[in-house]
Amino acid sequence: MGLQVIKHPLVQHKLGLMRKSGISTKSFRELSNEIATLLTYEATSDFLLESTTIDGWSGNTIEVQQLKGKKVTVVPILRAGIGMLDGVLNLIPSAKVSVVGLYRNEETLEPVSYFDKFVSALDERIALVIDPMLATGGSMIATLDMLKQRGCKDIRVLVLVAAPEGVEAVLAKHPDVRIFTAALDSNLNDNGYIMPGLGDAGDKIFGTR
Ligand SMILES: O=P(O)(O)OC[C@H]1O[C@H](OP(=O)(O)OP(=O)(O)O)[C@H](O)[C@@H]1O
Ligand SMILES: O=c1cc[nH]c(=O)[nH]1
Ligand SMILES: [Mg+2]
Repeated sequence: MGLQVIKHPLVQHKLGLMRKSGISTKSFRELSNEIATLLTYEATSDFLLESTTIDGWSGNTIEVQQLKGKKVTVVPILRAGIGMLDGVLNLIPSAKVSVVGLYRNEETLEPVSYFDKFVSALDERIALVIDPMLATGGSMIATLDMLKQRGCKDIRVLVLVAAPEGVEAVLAKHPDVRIFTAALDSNLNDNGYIMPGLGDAGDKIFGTR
């Protein structure tokens, strides 16, 4: 279904702040969650509504809208995806959370799986996969494979920064998935890092290294 770069001024401003050298762990975490909230707003804009009647404040019965049908699972890719989780749950507080543990082998750039725990009835849920960085796309493709093997049919990907190489790889393997990103950056460097990118997002969120 393709790529959507969210050009909203607040998103672009906050992402610009994240790119600054020497940013504190506190600021990086806060901005990561704030952008995640704004990406969630965009990625849920086609959620269906239905009418229902309630007793209004004046004693009259009134018609209001409520979300219809499918439930949501948020899927953070460990570790760095955790840095977006609160931001998504701010808008969808009742969402169930499925966790995928992957790290990228820094030599081969291949994803290595070390944990997963999925909620039930994935075939009935919309999945919002969150990870700040979409670089080669290997980690995201592995996650999408796992979700589809478990029956998930409506999957949306939320990332802060994507590389063209990663977007192309994900959409080649999973053309039905929608990717929402705050930025489509220039390229990957020789070490597989996104340029200009954010550096190592997991390290910045967890304060490691
Ligand atoms: O598109 P790819 O080439 O697969 O790279 C992107 C992955 O790399 C980073 O995770 P990392 O392996 O650094 O793990 P971490 O979150 O534990 O730091 C990032 O958070 C993505 O999951
Ligand atoms: O640029 C990149 C690529 C992979 N992982 C990161 O954290 N940053
Ligand atoms: Mg990392």
